[in-house]
Amino acid sequence: MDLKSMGYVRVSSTDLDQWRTFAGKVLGLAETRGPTEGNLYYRIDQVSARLVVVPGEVDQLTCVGWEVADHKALQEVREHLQKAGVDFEEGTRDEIDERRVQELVRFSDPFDNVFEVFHGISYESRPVVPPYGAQFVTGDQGMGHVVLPVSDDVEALRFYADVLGFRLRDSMSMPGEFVGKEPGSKIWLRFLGVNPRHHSLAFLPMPNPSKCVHIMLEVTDLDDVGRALERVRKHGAKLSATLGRHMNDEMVSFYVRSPAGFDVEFGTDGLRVDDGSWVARESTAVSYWGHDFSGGS
Ligand SMILES: Cc1ccc(O)c(O)c1CC[C@@H]1C(=O)CC[C@]2(C)C(=O)CC[C@@H]12
Ligand SMILES: [Fe+2]
Repeated sequence: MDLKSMGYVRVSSTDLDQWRTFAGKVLGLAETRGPTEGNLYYRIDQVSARLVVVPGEVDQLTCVGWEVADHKALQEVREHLQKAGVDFEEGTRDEIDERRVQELVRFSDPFDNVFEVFHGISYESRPVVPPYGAQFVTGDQGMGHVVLPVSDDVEALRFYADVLGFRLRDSMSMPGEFVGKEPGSKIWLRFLGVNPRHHSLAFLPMPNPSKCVHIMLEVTDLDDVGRALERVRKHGAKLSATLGRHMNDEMVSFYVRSPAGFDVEFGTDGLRVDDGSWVARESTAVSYWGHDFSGGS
């Protein structure tokens, strides 16, 4: 199964106005028009929409879309899922039109996180014009990364690596007490990739009602991270972690709480890795410096 990159994120929201302020004014994404009246669509590059917010009864991540090269690659995904005993469904005509892709299949991981695999997403001819002029790092590295909540780190690694073909790039342990397990036990965070981005998918063995720990968006310039940080303050958004540099992917980023309840990590200077030479490792710290998640306490 040959996933190329993280393609899009869809979110359900009880308060679209909050999302409009957050995505447009705080994150500085470019609002655009899309097929469905009432949804919010955001661009960060040539792709027609990377983030879509849909009015709903709940505030949570709905699904993440993963791109494959073409029809043949998607056919291989279907065959692979079938052999692995993973139930999947075909995207309906309406779903395909709404996402502006050629074809898609949908399935859930063992923890009810929803994956869509698609090919043929539409590109806009008009250049993207983000409101504060940031340039986002996408291309072969995809939209960014997502960290999903799971309840079993062993089963999660098996599913993402052995079934979906994500490659393990880094592991980090945390004390089990963190998630209410017995003292002395360990839980594992795993960071996995499918392209030169150090990780496109990571997981945290802790349930989360928003069905997402965070999504990460990367910009080309540190100044754009600094400017976004000022907009976080200006709009009174909650800073979940201060500016810092991660040990594993060397990204300089901060974390801000989205209206869905999960965080958005906003960073720059992430590591590009090469599968020919990269060796998986265990990182012994979250960050070289910064990233205070404690809320200043
Ligand atoms: C450790 C790490 C490396 C690279 C990343 O892009 C990244 O997001 C992280 C942090 C992962 C993780 C998190 O997102 C939720 C809160 C966590 C569990 C912490 O309290 C420390 C590590 C954090
Ligand atoms: Fe992250």
